[in-house]
Amino acid sequence: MAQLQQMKCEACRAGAPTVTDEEREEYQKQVPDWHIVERDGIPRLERVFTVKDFATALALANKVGVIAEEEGHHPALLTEWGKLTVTWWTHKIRGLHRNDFIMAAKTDKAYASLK
Ligand SMILES: C[C@H](O)[C@H](O)[C@H]1CNC2=NC(N)=NC(=O)C2=N1
Repeated sequence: MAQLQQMKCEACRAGAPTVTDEEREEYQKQVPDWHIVERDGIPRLERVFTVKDFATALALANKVGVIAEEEGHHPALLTEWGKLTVTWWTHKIRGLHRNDFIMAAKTDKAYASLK
């Protein structure tokens, strides 16, 4: 299995297939700190990052924002004192696509690069 962190998101189109259970299981091995939550009937990949204060949470949010713009794939971000909650899903297909797992892996890399 190729490393999700190195992959690029593909342009997502309406009607693209959501990940199968087998694919999800395979991808989740590479992003074990993320869990799947369902809200408004849409499954989402989510992780709460603990950081030392609000400024650091904001710095991480901005790092994730840069990657999102580079990849053309965007998260929901909740920035709080000492915490950043990142949630990935694909709006166009109201579900999970490989892109979401790629971005989760890239988010982990951004967190690891925080000073
Ligand atoms: C036009 C623009 O590229 C699309 O709307 C992109 C923007 N970012 C996106 N981000 C996510 N998470 N899902 C999408 O379907 C999506 N679509």
